[in-house]
Amino acid sequence: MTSRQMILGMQFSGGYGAEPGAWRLPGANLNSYTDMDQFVRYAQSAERGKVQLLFIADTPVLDMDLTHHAPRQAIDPMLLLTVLARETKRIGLVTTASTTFNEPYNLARQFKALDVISHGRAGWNAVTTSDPAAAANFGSPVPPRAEKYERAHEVIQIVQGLWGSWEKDALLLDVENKRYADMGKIQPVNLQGRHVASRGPLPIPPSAQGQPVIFQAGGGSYGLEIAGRYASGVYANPYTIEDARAQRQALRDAAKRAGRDPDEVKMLAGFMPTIAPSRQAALERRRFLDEVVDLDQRVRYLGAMIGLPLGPGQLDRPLTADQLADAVPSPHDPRSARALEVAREGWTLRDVIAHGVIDYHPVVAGTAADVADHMQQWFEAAACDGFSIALDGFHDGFDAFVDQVIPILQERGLFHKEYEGPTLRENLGAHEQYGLDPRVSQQDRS
Ligand SMILES: Cc1cc2nc3c(=O)[nH]c(=O)nc-3n(C[C@H](O)[C@H](O)[C@H](O)COP(=O)(O)O)c2cc1C
Repeated sequence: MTSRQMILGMQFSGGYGAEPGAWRLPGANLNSYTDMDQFVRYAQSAERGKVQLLFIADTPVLDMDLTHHAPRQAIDPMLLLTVLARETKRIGLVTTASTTFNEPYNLARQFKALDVISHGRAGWNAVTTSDPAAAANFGSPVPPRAEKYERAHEVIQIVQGLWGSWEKDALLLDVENKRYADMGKIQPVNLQGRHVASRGPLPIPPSAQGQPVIFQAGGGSYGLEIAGRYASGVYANPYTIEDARAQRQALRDAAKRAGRDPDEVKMLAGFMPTIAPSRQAALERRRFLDEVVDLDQRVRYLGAMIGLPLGPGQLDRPLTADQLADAVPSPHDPRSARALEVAREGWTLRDVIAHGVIDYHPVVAGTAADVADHMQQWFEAAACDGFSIALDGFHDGFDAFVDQVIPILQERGLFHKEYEGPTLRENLGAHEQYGLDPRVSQQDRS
């Protein structure tokens, strides 16, 4: 039994699953994109498994061709999480919102409202937004990176300032003395930055966890600094254990530089499991999902990954002995070594691709035990503090993960058997914070 246990977050996307072809899976509810009952069922399944949080990635743009693929984004993450807040009791509710294309007052108000509505289970993944098509929806280009991140610091600090604009005991509810609140404890914040400003206070009292938890995702050295200073959880996208360990160390160092304890920041590694009764069945499921994928383009990309000029004509054949002798993993794509390893096992190129070697997170297509083994290996190698799970298809994936994978992790002592408490902070092991972290604001004044 290990004492350190993993944090699990389940990703919610457009409603069908992480794979663009998930909407076609036999048994899937074709209306999942807009059917709130369906989302509630998935959230309740994850909560049955004691999963710490649900996470909705988001970019405010329709950035895909819907001819064959279902939408990647939720119709509106805040509204969806508000629905889920009413139908769940313990699971954390985290979504992305842009620091570039939102005003801090709106962010502070909406997330704190969600935090109060959910009794202390809200989290904000603060991202700067890098997609020009998303920027176009707000009538402006993506600002230069340095400016974008300067604004991000200001926005997060103002949001946290506003969250703290009611002291913890400001709400009196004293009927006898006719005092609803203590206005001496509800104060403006008067924060003025170069890009944004807010007077405050917010019209919202503290939640059961005080205020929402900050998350962060990606973004090189600028992103690391945001994570190190403000985040309790970080979404990362490593492909190998070595890569993950390096990312986690960089994150821990960034937290230390900000004057924080590195254990306060939990790195969740993205992971895409396909769970089936056998490896063969898992591969068949992924071949079906790949029917809506542009495989010609993927074969060419696979070729670039392993240094061979591959074309669609070879889709249903494995690499020849000569090709295998010439193949070299590309140093530019961290997925390449795994792609070549799978190709060396003699699979056809269609099946190499079905193993998920070109997906945006590491993929394990196999049994529940295969999935648990991968998670155990990464976790015990200190490659992450937990996982952000992107299930290929939700309609059967949530129950498969909860009923088959989680019991194995629990049996191995790797995952908790009960929620630590009613709030997201308690379940993440996130430190108490109300308003700005004094360690961070202290730094700003120096
Ligand atoms: C695991 C992971 C999850 C991400 N989730 C989102 C998201 O939900 N929305 C978004 O706009 N960007 C998301 N990003 C993108 C990053 O926030 C960041 O914008 C990107 O890494 C580019 O960095 P830049 O903003 O410095 O150009 C994510 C990145 C990673 C690695």
